[in-house]
Amino acid sequence: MSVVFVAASKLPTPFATFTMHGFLDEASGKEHVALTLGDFSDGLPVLGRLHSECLTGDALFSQRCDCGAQLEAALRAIAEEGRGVLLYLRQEGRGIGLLNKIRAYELQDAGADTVEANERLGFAADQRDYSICQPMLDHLGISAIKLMTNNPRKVKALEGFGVRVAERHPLEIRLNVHNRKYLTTKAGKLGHMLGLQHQEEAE
Ligand SMILES: Nc1nc2c(ncn2[C@@H]2O[C@H](COP(=O)(O)OP(=O)(O)OP(=O)(O)O)[C@@H](O)[C@H]2O)c(=O)[nH]1
Ligand SMILES: [Zn+2]
Repeated sequence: MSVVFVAASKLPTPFATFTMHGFLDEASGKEHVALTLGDFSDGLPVLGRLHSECLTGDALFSQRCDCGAQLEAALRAIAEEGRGVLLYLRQEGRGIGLLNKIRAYELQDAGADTVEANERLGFAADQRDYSICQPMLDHLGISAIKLMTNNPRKVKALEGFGVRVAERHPLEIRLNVHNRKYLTTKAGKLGHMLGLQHQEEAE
């Protein structure tokens, strides 16, 4: 595997002061980050999140998706636990890149759902490869995770390379008028485990 550790520093945030570990994927040139809090030497499962880059949601306050809210909720949960890891993976747009994601949004503005838009552009619905996580987790000494996700593919991928998923913690974000179609498509076509019915009924 071509992912190598480069450097680590402190990263103070409103939630906690994390340690930020930088990694380089020498094959793709992509730069990935892990934020950690606490000590993992006891080998017990670590509260963790694999977060795929979403410039629009994570940094530009987009309400089209749940990414920004999930990132914040995950960092808060790790801070509350006093121990955990967030891998910030540079797989923008489920692996198709920012400009193709904007192309996909353009098709969605004209009526396509998130999966149809990817397919019309010639991509699979989800092009992410989580194998980059293995050397990062190895480097951090993490072999068991309490994973914050609604995405069954992430659980499968981790278990596929020998990381034990001891628990799955849902990370559900409220529906709004902009993200409703996106989230219901994730549940319907991408297999995400979301309790959207309850929210629809409660409204
Ligand atoms: N192609 C495409 N990518 C999108 C769209 N909306 C969001 N994304 C990307 O989807 C990814 C979301 O990743 P994650 O936050 O890891 O979430 P997830 O796979 O939905 O799973 P969870 O762990 O349950 O949140 C990011 O890379 C976003 O850039 C879209 O409409 N089209
Ligand atoms: Zn997003």
